[in-house]
Parts: sequence; C-alpha cells; structure tokens
Amino acid sequence: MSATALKTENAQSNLVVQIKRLPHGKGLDLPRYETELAAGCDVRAALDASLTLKPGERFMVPTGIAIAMSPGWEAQMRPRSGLAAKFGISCVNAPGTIDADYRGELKVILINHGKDDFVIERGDRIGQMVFAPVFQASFEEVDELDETVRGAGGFGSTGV
Ligand SMILES: O=c1ccn([C@H]2C[C@H](O)[C@@H](COP(=O)(O)OP(=O)(O)OP(=O)(O)O)O2)c(=O)[nH]1
Ligand SMILES: [Mg+2]
Repeated sequence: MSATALKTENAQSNLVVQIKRLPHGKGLDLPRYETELAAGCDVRAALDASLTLKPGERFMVPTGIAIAMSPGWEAQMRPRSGLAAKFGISCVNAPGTIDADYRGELKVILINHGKDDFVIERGDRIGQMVFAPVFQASFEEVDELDETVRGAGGFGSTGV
C-alpha cells in the first residue's frame, strides 16, 4: 500500500490528540513523527538539570506535556531502540499504558540496564508514544468455561 493510501486510512481512523504544554515543558519540541510512516513519536525529558542514571537505577522522567486523545484509543509509551542497544536504557513497564482519560503529565519510567552511568539532559528524546485502538470487554461471570484442545496447557506445553 502506498504511503498516501496509508495516510488516508489513518485520517479515516479519526484519532485526534490534543497536547498541553506544562510550565516546565516550555521551549521543548513537541512530539512529532520523525519519518513519513513512523509508528512512534518521541517524547522529551523536561528536566531542569541533567540526570544521571547509574546501572540498575530507574527514574520517572517528566515530559512536560499532557494529552487528551479520542475515546477508544490508548498511547503506549515504549523504549527507543537506539538507547536500548547503545546504553541498555529501557522502560521498566514497557509498554507503558496511557489511558485516554488521563490528564496528568506523561512520564517515562526509565531504567538503566547497562554497565555505565547514563546521563539524560533536558530535551533528550527518552521514549516514544505509539497510539493504538482499544476495545473494552464486557465481562460475564460464569461457573464453567467451554472445553478446548489446549485446555489449561500453556507456558511451553507445545514444546520449545
Ligand atoms: O509509562 C507510563 C505509564 C503510565 N502513565 C500514566 C498514564 C496512565 O493513564 C496512568 C496510569 O497508568 P497505569 O494504569 O499503567 O498505572 P496504575 O499503576 O494502574 O495506576 P492507576 O491506578 O492510576 O491506573 O499513568 C505514564 O505517564 N507513563
Ligand atoms: Mg491503571
């Protein structure tokens, strides 16, 4: 499918995201797609001063933004592969879940899995948001579930 066709489909999916810049996010670039068909848009560290993550340490890094998206969507806060591959930096809760009704500041819960100190400066791109559709289930309590071939087998039951 061509890029234009994909873009048209996206437009039809009707996702609108409002972004509010918080006071400590002033002057930072807002999230944007770095390439034409990028899935993720990077978020930046809204730190006052540089922050050092020692090996094994984690920190909830502020982004200086809050968002409101169309109902029926979520944002996933994911690690950036460059930081992961080069420095062992990841998100503790990857992928983080941003609920459509959350109006607080977006934060990225970074962890240093590397062997060296990792320094984060204000404005560094520390994570990426991917928007995805959400389906909410209707839960129905029952006494018995239907039988299947798999049954309760899992966790490697079909072999390695
Ligand atoms: O990486 C993340 C994950 C979550 N959040 C915010 C948005 C999300 O809507 C809210 C709650 O996240 P989650 O449901 O994962 O956390 P919880 O521990 O279940 O908290 P709560 O009881 O507030 O739902 O925290 C972030 O800013 N970054
Ligand atoms: Mg929750």
